[in-house]
Amino acid sequence: MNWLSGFLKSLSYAQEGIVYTLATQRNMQIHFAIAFLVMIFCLVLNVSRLEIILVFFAIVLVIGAELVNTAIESVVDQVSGEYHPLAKIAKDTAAAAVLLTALHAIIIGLLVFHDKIWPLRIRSMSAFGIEWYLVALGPVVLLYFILQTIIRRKRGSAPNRAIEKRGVAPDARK
Ligand SMILES: Nc1ncnc2c1ncn2[C@@H]1O[C@H](COP(=O)(O)OP(=O)(O)OP(=O)(O)O)[C@@H](O)[C@H]1O
Repeated sequence: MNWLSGFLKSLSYAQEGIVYTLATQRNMQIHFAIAFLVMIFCLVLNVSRLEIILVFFAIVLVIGAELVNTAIESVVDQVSGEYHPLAKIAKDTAAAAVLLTALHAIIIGLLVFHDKIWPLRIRSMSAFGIEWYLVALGPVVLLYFILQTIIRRKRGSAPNRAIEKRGVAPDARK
């Protein structure tokens, strides 16, 4: 039971990280919007299992890189409140990693979808294999985190990076 509650706690911390990034980082909001759209394309268009794997790999890479970038930005802001060349290197390099994954995702997206959007190639009813149901989980997961972020914002408990940067904890915000 201890093991289970520890596991659930670490899941909830990970969820906090995603909600925080989604609430505070404009780029993450853009990644989520594009990922949602692309997942709908995967559901509707005639996309093969291998293409789905490539597309989902690209999405996870971008979102993962944005999470790590946010983690690095936060640590840098905490450690070095003032301008420092090393802080600049850390932030610029982390941002470059996100850019690289985003370029990779654009290339994958173009290669996979360019001949399916025009002329429109809709998935045939016989092509609803197991991967279709797995892909359908994607938008559900994204919507879950979007809803969590909206609910926290409404409650006034969503983190605010601008305020944090000025050194006020999110909970102190009223
Ligand atoms: N402490 C610092 N020392 C040196 N350069 C910094 C420092 N903080 C930020 N920078 C420079 O400013 C750029 C933008 O930093 P910032 O923290 O605003 O990133 P951001 O991507 O806009 O993040 P956020 O979304 O949190 O505003 C960095 O990539 C870096 O070049």
